[in-house]
Amino acid sequence: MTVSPTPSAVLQCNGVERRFGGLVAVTDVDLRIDRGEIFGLVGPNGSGKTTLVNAITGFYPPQKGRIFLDGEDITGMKPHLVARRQVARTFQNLALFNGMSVLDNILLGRHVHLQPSISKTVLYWWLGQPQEIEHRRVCEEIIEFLQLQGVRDEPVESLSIGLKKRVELARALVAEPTFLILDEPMAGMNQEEKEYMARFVLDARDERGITVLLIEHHMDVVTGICDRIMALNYGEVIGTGLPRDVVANPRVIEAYLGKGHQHAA
Ligand SMILES: Nc1ncnc2c1ncn2[C@@H]1O[C@H](COP(=O)(O)OP(=O)(O)OP(=O)(O)O)[C@@H](O)[C@H]1O
Repeated sequence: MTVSPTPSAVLQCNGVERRFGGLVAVTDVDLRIDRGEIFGLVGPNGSGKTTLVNAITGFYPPQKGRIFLDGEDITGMKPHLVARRQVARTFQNLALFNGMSVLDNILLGRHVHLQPSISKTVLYWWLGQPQEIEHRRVCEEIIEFLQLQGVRDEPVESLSIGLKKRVELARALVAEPTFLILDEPMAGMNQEEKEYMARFVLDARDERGITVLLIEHHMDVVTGICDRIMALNYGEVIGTGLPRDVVANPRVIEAYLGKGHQHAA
């Protein structure tokens, strides 16, 4: 059967499946995220959230189904080519470079905009310098946006977890994405840090027009800032819709929100 993308969708997945050997990590996932949405992806540990993101971003291409970005079929596309289509992501585990300053870590996020060439290197002052000035301008703008001015020159390893996660968000934002994927950006944070991060995610959408896919276990945040959410369990979709409807869905309550499920705070 031929599947075609919905025009308003930034991201669309049709029947996506990814297996690892005999393990079906995600199966039959249909997903549509519209422009300007903050879309939450929830589910117990091991339910397939990161695998779905890895399928979208090209790290683990799906074995079945199609993935469309802005109407273009990106199924199986290499990660660097997906990144060039203005998709940025943060990772579940912190991926910052210790020994480097906050500013230098953030500057690394500009790599998708680097256009290295021998002529630009040789003729740096004429050709390369304007590019570098632009990279620094964007970084300074994002540092101000995320209120990181006070720590911009600090070594990244000296920061609290809340600030480290904010540096990761900054590194993703300097790539100037139109679609941002955040994998547990609030993990390990205290209440105040969570509230700051939630505010920054809302501002990224409201002020910068970025569409967001948010994986998060903190259900207070998910229900507070997401327009719609999807719940996975054992790789299958068990509910999609408005947050209030999905959290009231008996399958979701049983799989994820009921007693004894450690992460559904
Ligand atoms: N590279 C891999 N090789 C083998 N199995 C994998 C791989 N990546 C994920 N899996 C398996 O796929 C299933 C889904 O894992 P995944 O990390 O996507 O879940 P998750 O919902 O993101 O979990 P968590 O909330 O703990 O991050 C798990 O059973 C996991 O062990």
